[in-house]
This record gives sequence, structure tokens and C-alpha cells, in this order.
Amino acid sequence: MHTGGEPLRIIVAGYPEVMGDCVLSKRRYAREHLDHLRRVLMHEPRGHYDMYGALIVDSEMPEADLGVLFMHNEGYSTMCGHAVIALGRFAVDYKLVKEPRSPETQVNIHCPCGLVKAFVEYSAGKTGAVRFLSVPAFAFATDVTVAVEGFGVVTVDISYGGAFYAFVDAQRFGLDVKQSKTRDLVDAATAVTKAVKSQVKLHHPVSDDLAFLYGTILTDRRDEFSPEPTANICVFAEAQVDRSPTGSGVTARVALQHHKGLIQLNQTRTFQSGATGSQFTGKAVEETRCGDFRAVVVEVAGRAFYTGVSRFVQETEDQLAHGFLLK
Ligand SMILES: O=C(O)[C@H]1NCC[C@@H]1O
Repeated sequence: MHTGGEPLRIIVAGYPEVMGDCVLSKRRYAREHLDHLRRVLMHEPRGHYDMYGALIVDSEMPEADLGVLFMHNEGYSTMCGHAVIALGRFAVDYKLVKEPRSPETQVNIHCPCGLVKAFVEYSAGKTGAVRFLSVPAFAFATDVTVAVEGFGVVTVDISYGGAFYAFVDAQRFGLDVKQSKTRDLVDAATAVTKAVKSQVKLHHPVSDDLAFLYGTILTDRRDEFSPEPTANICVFAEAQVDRSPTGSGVTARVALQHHKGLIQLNQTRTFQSGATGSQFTGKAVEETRCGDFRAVVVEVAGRAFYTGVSRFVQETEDQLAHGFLLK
């Protein structure tokens, strides 16, 4: 499938059992014991540098309809909004939920970061747009200064939307998220990610497995509420570029905007991908807490589409059967 141009290869069969007593520990198990399969399915020649995947696993939560592990060019994410939008439709279409209901069917998706509730438009047997309520999202730190190689001292905000992101105005690098060359945006964002990773210690109240920087999101700085779309581009994992507006990034960005008093509860904003122009909407719907952090529940909405069905093989005499990546 794809959501706003971002691919999602949903793995439905062929994996060995993923061990672990919870979805978060299954993520650890996959990283430690099954990583060769991620490389086969994400990397070339079956995938490509920016491929994204979802492995459906059992969840230990009785209310979950399915569990999922997310994978990309470098490892395993804790949250992925574009994948949740696609999986919501997929779960209804492939009967992973019992009784589809109109006008919306609820699909509870247990992600490594926690339970995410997706609501899938359903009418006359057809699935449509999907909205989801994510795990509590919070601004972790604002106006943090880091020394970025090649760019000097840069001020960033750090926010959590199921995964941690650093946010910076692209203009700081003389760039425009919609007009600049992708390569230049990737270089700046990657340098920021490297600096934040080495200079800022992250913390998540629920688990240390959630406390890592997933990527950097460059924005057009239009954070104050407006009915006009605001654009951003997300560079995550190993310099991978999201084609969509980034569901977990929109969640983190809305939490940041709400924290700064730039957006009120239930004010809907439109977020546009600097890469493809595709759009998600996002709004904070409830104030809550995550440990000591004041947090919000954010609703993100978008559309996903089917692209095809694949079956992959590995031949024993193939020297490149295990996958490779050109950097
Ligand atoms: O939509 C999202 O949240 C994601 N897309 C790729 C990177 C993030 O996981």
C-alpha cells in the first residue's frame, strides 16, 4: 500500500514466530534475531533505500485487533502513522476485525509505543479514509541548542508522537521544504539528528526502549494556527525520506504547537508533505499526562491506497540474496 506516497509493505506470511511477552519486546526480538529478514524485504533488490514495512504480530492486549512491528532501512520504529492509516483499511478489507460497521469501523492496532485506535470509513462494503488517535504525545524540550557539524549552533524543539523527533525551521539552513533539493534537506536534517543524538539525552516515562531520536522534521515554520496547510519533511532512520506528511511527526508537531499555545484543542490543521504535496490533518482532542509530562491525545487523518501483492524468494546460489543498500 501507500499512504500519501509513502510505501507500506505489509508482511502477512512467511516470518518465523516473533518471540516476546509484549509487542515492545517482540520489536527487540526482531532486531536481535530476525534482522536478516528485514534486510531481505526492505533493501535492494526487493525493496529500496526508502522502503517501509509492517509485520503483523499477536498482541498481548485483549482489546487489540492486531499487533504490528514497523521496519525501515535501518531498524524498527516504535510508531508509524502512515502505516496505521494503511493498516486500518487493510484490517477491515482482510477481515482482521469481526463486524465492519458503517459509517466507521474501529480497529485497535497495538504498536510498539502502545495502543493506537484507528477509525476506518466504511460504506457499502468499501473502506475509505482513516483517522487515528495516537498514544499521549508531548513536547519533550523546546529551544534546545545543539552544535551541528557544518551548520554551527542550531536551536531545535524535541517532541514525542509515539517516536521522538527534532523540529527545525528549514530556513535556518537557507532551505525551503517544498522547493529545495531533497538531497540538501536530507543533509541538513541528518546533521541535526546526529547532533541531537550525541548531545541530548532523551527519556520516556513508559520504557527506555522508546527513548531514542527517530529523526528530524524540517518545517516551513507556520506553526501558528491557520486554515492554510503547513508543510514539513521528515528524515528518519538512516537518512530515509518520508513521502507522506508523517503521521507520528504530525502527532508530535501538534503536541508541540499545543504546548506553545499556538493551537487549541479541536482546531484542525492540515499538514502537507514537502516531498509529494500529500496531506494529513491533525488536531489535539484531549489533554492528558504521560508520566510528568503534560500531554495531548492527537487525532491524525489521511488516506491509503493499495499498490499490489508480492511474493518474494531467495535462491541459494544468489550472492546478493540477503539484500544490499547503496548509500
Ligand atoms: O507516518 C509516520 O509516522 C511514518 N512514516 C515514515 C516515518 C514514520 O514512521
